Amino acid sequence: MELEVVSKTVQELASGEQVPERYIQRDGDGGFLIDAFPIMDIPTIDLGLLLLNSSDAAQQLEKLRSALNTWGCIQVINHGMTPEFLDEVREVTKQFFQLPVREKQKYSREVNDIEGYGNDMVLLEQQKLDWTDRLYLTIYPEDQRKLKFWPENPQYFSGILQEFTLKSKSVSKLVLKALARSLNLEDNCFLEQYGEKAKMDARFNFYPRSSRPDLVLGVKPHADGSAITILLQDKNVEGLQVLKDNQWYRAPIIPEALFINVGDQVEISSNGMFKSPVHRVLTNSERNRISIAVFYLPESDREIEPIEGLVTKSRPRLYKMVKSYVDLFFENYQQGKRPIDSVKLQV
Ligand SMILES: O=C(O)CCC(=O)C(=O)O
Ligand SMILES: [Fe+2]
Repeated sequence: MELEVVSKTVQELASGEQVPERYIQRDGDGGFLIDAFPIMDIPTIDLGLLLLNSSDAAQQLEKLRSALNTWGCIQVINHGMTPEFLDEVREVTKQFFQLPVREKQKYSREVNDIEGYGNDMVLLEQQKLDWTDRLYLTIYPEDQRKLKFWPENPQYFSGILQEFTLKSKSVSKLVLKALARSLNLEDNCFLEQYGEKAKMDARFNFYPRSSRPDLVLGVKPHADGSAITILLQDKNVEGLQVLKDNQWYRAPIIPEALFINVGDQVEISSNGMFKSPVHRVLTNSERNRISIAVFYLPESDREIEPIEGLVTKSRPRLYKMVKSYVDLFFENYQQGKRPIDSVKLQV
């Protein structure tokens, strides 16, 4: 498989007026202009309350359960990262993408590999390309890090990413416990299925402004292959949209919050009680946008399947057992297919 080489970064293309054909993704619904879409109505959950034994906690858990059952996403506050720290994470991300292309290319990913700096992976000849450049890094467990891809410039990048990793891990574990509790299951049932050495990957996304935001997409519609995803959004520039009942909704910006969405593997483990939402990113004609996504991924040899207590007579099992879901994910993803459809059982 030697389909790659996309010759220019999107950042370089963005300085020209012409949008290359391969980036045009119009889908016939009148283009991708942000203002045409309603804002979504999802709760902001206080993570500090979630696992207490109080009536406030019960109320937050019910909000969480209900939002993840319908939208598949929430925003969370009181997550252990200060607004100043979140700004630092955003700032080192911006500084990295502001480096000259040559400097960033020191961290370039290799052909058909995901880790490192680069643009959309090309898996299919006719594939449309996303209007984004990325830096993709495995951040946990530490012995799986490939430090040659970790930027040395800006100087504080690695230190801040280390702190962000540890804090994101705590948030992920807490949320996965809360998911279980909200379904009256034993707190650790998701975590035990995913394993003690569950992996975390970070994707730093840079969406240059585009001369034709009506024609290009920052990220084409997809659902995440993770168990859950924590997303730190740009503080000033909107772009993320979530699909619900065939309608696209805009994700609002709450600067101090983290946006969390269910990935396909929690949808499978929860036997569909939690939905992995389809989402996409629009671009903007005036401003660049950044975001940082952290994917919480089960250990690759784990058997992921609906948790016992969630399969009942009235709620039959909806998904097959999967292993190494991420591999299956990429086979389907660039063809515009939903990977999770390939593991659904007929009921
Ligand atoms: O940039 C965003 O808001 C979302 C990015 C995303 O969906 C992803 O990296 O999987
Ligand atoms: Fe995503």
